[in-house]
Amino acid sequence: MPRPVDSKGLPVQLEVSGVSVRFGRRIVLRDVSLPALRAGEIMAFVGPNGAGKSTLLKAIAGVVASEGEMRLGEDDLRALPPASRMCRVGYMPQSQDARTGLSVLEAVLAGLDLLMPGLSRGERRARAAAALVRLGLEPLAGTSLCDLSGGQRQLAVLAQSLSHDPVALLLDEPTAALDIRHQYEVMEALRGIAAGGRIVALVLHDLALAAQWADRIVFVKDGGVYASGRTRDCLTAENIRNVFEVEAEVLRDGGHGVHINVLGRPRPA
Ligand SMILES: Nc1ncnc2c1ncn2[C@@H]1O[C@H](COP(=O)(O)OP(=O)(O)OP(=O)(O)O)[C@@H](O)[C@H]1O
Repeated sequence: MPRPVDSKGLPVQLEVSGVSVRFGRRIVLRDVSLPALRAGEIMAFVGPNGAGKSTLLKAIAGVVASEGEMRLGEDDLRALPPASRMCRVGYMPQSQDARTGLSVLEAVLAGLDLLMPGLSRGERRARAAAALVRLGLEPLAGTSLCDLSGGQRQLAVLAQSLSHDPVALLLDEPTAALDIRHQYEVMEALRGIAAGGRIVALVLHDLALAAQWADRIVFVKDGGVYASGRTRDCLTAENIRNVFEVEAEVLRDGGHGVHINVLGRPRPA
């Protein structure tokens, strides 16, 4: 996979600065700036329910209106026509609509038709097949989306999101419905995609998964960024307490394993 670089030969970065989102009169994201998301890295957004994580991904993907700056490499994302933006920034929403009668393969092909209309029939099929293989979905290629389990459907939508090989892949809780083997396989696939020079940003509720797989972590709280940094430095008991309002211990086993023990609500000072 060619590594996307800008005109100076530097790896492409996704830059988000001063982004705000309001729904009606309510401000849901306020002036959010992120550390640059670099090609090759996985960034995890964590935070309590309702903090604004999904809204942040939607703002970057262009699914909701926002203010602020968003650049991918040399492109101003706002200035891109919607189809180009969707092609460059892949987005997988938190909930998936399965009311279509399409099979898994047809759904992936339909996504490719929309985003890469210039592909030949052979290229489309090859890309779709590669996405299904990557996620172990070949046995379900002919199964209707309506007949899949929640986890299988999540994998099918993920296949759709990555089949067109976007420069940046934004995933909202991609492992939420998956068993531990599939969680591992999805995270391993995402690691491979990042290592191939793509940007991967995802919302995760499972802090241990974030600890194991994310290079960088962003704690989102009350519509803003509370803390961000290298996962090893930033995933601390103090940040967990201040963001989630629980006492926790973060136990590292010396390898990649991290255990988060939640001990209870913080004691009043
Ligand atoms: N379309 C909308 N209209 C009005 N308010 C919205 C809309 N979408 C989200 N919100 C509000 O914005 C806030 C942030 O929602 P968001 O879905 O981004 O949170 P989240 O951090 O992803 O939460 P969760 O972990 O529960 O998925 C919530 O208070 C939610 O009610």
